[in-house]
Amino acid sequence: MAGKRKRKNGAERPGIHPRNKYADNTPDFGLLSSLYPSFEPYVFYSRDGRPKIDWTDFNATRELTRVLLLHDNGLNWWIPDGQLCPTVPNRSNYIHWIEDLLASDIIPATRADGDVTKGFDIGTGANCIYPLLGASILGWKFVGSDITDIAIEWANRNVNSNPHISDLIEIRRVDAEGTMYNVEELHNEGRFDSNSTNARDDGRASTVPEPHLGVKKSYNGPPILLGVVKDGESFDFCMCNPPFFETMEEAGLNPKTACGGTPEEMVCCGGEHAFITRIIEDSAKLKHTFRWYTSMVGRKFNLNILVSELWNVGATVVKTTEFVQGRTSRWGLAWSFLPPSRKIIPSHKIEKNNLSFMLEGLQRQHSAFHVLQSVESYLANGGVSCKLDAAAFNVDVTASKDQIDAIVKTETHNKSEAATCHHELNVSSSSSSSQPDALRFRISVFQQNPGTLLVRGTLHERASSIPGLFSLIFRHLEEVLTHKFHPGKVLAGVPSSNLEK
Ligand SMILES: C[S@@+](CC[C@H](N)C(=O)[O-])C[C@H]1O[C@@H](n2cnc3c(N)ncnc32)[C@H](O)[C@@H]1O
Repeated sequence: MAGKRKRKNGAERPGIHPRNKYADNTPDFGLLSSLYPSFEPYVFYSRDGRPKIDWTDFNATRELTRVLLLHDNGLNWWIPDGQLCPTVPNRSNYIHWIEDLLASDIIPATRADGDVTKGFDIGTGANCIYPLLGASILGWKFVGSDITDIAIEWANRNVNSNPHISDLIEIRRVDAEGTMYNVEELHNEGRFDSNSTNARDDGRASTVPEPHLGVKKSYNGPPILLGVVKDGESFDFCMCNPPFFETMEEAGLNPKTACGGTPEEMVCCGGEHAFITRIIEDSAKLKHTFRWYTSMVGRKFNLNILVSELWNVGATVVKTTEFVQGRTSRWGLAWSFLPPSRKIIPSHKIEKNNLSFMLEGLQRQHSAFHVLQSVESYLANGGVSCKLDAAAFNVDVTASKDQIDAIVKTETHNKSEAATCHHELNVSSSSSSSQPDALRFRISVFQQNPGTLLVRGTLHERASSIPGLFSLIFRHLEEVLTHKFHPGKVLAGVPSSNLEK
């Protein structure tokens, strides 16, 4: 598990956190089965004599988590059938990343010296994994919130089964009904972009059709931080493993593991983007109540959008990291509203001028030229000015901030809407080339070998008022082209309608 692994493009993949207990020693299933008879039935031996478990068996993964928490952390733990079962090494990485953030002097400590570090775990779940790990490994205090009866009941059970740390952890039920109206009122005082959330008469969020953009889904669930954090409270950090998905079908896409997970745990309206956007909105209200706000993000596409949202609401520092978990990657997003102790050059200000990705597994009928045409039609449908040079295999692009925002935010366009947008946005596109603050870049496509293309973006002129915009649109393009040309690889929910002609 330790060490760095290579990606296909040769870059190193981040490995397990060096302070993670499992960085140098992966769990020894043979040893654990000899020590814990309840684990033994789940362990079998492969031909080369290595002990294994069946990762698609929920009972096996739950028993592994139970024995690891007991053996390595002295924790008593259990969850009922079907609840989300955490993997200890993966969850520990997030804890150690927060430890790094707190130890760095980027944002100075706000609470008095000697105060025990205090965190807020949004959606602690029945498994209560982050408070249990944070309290047992690092002695941190926690408030763990949740909305479901089963999560509250089992999180409390898990805390009370560990009297040595139970004083450090408070499980807090989110009052879904009582606070909703006030929270929505706060959000509609005019502080936030009313494109994303409007209050109806009953105070609940509604989805608001945006001009030219179709319908953008916003979070309409119970309060998350605002209305849950009490007056006068302050925290060193918050953390969150959000409901990543919009539907259970999306959530069940990985048949290789059986980690359980009920709809309440896995799904929310608008998926992780909407959920984390609400955390961002709450944080912009609560500001210095937390030294660091953090969340896990499941899709890189969302990470890029969320980073932009954070700069828009005035975060002073934004940091990201990648957690590699077996074959999947997750990302960590952290931000603050406190003044940094030293001058930070935000990563968007040192934006790279060259970005690239590989498009693999292309079918024979799809040539580099088809990909180039798709790039052109995708951007042109968003009203952006494009010039395709078929001989040189590139497209020169000039775009305004509004046009790129519109492309990135578009979620659902049916064909007739797309046609209307095309027309309307093309009207504005004619002015984009004369706009002084425009983004100019070139997309080139190179054949690497049969079925594999390299797509490269080269930034020619950066729009001064639009930090991070080039990488945002380029990553979006990556997702859209992957969706079209290598659909097996796509993550659900990626907008593709602009390509469907
Ligand atoms: C993906 S699970 C994470 C559980 C656990 N923290 C983990 O990492 O395994 C998301 C959790 O968020 C909870 N949740 C959903 N909306 C919430 C809200 N508004 N406030 C607090 N918890 C919420 C769900 O009930 C669920 O337990």
